[in-house]
Amino acid sequence: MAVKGNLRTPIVSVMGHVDHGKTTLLDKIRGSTVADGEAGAITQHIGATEVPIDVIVNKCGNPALRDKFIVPGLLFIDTPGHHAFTSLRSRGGALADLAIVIVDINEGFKPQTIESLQILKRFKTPFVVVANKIDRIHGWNPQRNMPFVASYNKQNERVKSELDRKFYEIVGELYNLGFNSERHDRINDFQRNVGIIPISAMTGEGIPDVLMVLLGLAQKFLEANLHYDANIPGVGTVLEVKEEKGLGTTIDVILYDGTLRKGDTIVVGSLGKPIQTKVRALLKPRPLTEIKSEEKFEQVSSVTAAIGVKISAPGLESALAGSPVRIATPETIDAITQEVQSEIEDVQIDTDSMGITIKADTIGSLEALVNELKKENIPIRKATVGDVSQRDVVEVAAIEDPFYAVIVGFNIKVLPDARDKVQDTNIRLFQNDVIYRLIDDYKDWVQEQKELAEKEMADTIIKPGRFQILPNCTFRQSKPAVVGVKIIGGVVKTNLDIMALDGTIVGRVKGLQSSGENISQAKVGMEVAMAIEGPTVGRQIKEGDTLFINVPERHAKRMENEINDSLTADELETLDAFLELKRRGNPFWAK
Ligand SMILES: Nc1nc2c(ncn2[C@@H]2O[C@H](COP(=O)(O)OP(=O)(O)OP(=O)(O)O)[C@@H](O)[C@H]2O)c(=O)[nH]1
Repeated sequence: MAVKGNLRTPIVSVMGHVDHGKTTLLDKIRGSTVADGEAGAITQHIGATEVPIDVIVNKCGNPALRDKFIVPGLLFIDTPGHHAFTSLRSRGGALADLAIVIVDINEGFKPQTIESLQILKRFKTPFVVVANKIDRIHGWNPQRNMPFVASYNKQNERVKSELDRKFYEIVGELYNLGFNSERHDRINDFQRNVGIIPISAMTGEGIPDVLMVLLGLAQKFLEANLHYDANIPGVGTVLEVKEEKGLGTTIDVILYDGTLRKGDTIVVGSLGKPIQTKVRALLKPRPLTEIKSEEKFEQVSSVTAAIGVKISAPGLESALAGSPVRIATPETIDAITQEVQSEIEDVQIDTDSMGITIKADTIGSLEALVNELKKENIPIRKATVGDVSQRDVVEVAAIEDPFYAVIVGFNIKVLPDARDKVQDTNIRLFQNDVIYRLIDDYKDWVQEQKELAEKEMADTIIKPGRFQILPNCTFRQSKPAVVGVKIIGGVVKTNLDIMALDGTIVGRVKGLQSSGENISQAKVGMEVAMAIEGPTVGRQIKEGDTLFINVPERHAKRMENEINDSLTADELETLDAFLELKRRGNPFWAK
């Protein structure tokens, strides 16, 4: 049982970019003591590893520290990644009390690391940064499992200064992200500074420091959160829903408060109504020493926080990873079921009447996605947990606005029948397992579509044009009238209506010719022959008249308000003159 006094073991999560060493670090923490001949000291839980305080102080080579600490040890969640961090929640917050953000010292921060830092900031979770793979620094002289400073002091000056250089790049990057940071052994105030610990997850250098700093953080910042009560009914979070041979569907749970017993009635969050069931068995991994045993698990009659445990119970098929597990009595079951339901619904209901549709694999990741989209002011119509189904596709296909006929899916699959259906629609589907990438992809696409639409619009919009009928250039009186004109503003194209200064429509441009060649448009300054359908020269139009192209109201409005950037100074001036004429009769024209 992970208890000392009444403080439970702090729960630690490991986050960082792919390949920067999360798994290696966890393996090292799990395995190193086994290699050190301390097998059995570390307890393997379901989905978590517990490192007791004694092991930590021994590793740090300073048993005198033992009495300084009142937390019983550290419980590392075995599933690494920020996705796990956000998915695993306890009563609306993150399940993990502490976090390690791992970064490859040779590569620096990647977007995924930055995302982890932002998530930690939002949840106000104390964390350390570990700068991993120091053994890759050229000329490094490895010192197995040694605390960092001792190992650093054994390196030559060139190696030391290379490490310092890389290290301060990380300090700089953290500074740009709004964090003051420093090497862990130089920090007095962990409240103001983020500690960075250079380590090698491979050789174990710096690992004692990681454990020590985490203990320090837990003790300093979490004491109030770590009080627990063994006598209250257990409260936990589903890590994973798993099929086990001979047991059916089981749930792996981290219990973070109270006690859970075999036979207890539990309420578990699900995709539909919360599940109410009775614990058939509580299972722990069988110790390695009993490897001969056929059974993978060993049964226990009760467990107390903080601990990872597998629960076998009927009806767990629809249980949802990341959702709460609560113990209920006949008196409390209705209220608790209601609470579990609303905890899940809270995430699902905060949506807009129009917007995109989002899907994610767990409640926590859905909530993280909702938060990030809100920050970008992207409206969400519907947010639900689960794979993209045919029903989702049918619903989204009915949305007319192309920018919202969109499904954004985080860490989910598109079910085969849904995929077939998507192909028959205009739905845009975005899928990724990194939130920032999903959002960037969507934003890039929206931008692209907007630019395309603007370009299309600029190509089809009727632009302003002003011209004058030249004296002594009437080639034909009517049907159509053919006259020489000079374009004095904007552009004139064929098949557009012509307006006189008094606002009447006098005819339509039928054709344009320059040096005997047909042309489709004439720009400011050009003198061309124009065929005009409708009027007779000398009656509706006369030599010397100034005339305008009649711009439709909708086009005039867009040019004035939306795309005026794309008009030339001459076009703008012509538009103003045209609007002035139009607004003489109607001041609100094109407003
Ligand atoms: N030299 C050296 N290699 C390391 C160290 N830590 C991890 N590696 C190597 O880096 C690679 C990635 O390490 P992992 O632990 O799998 O990284 P991860 O972050 O868990 O990666 P994902 O599980 O893919 O997210 C592996 O080949 C490790 O052996 C280290 O301290 N030194």
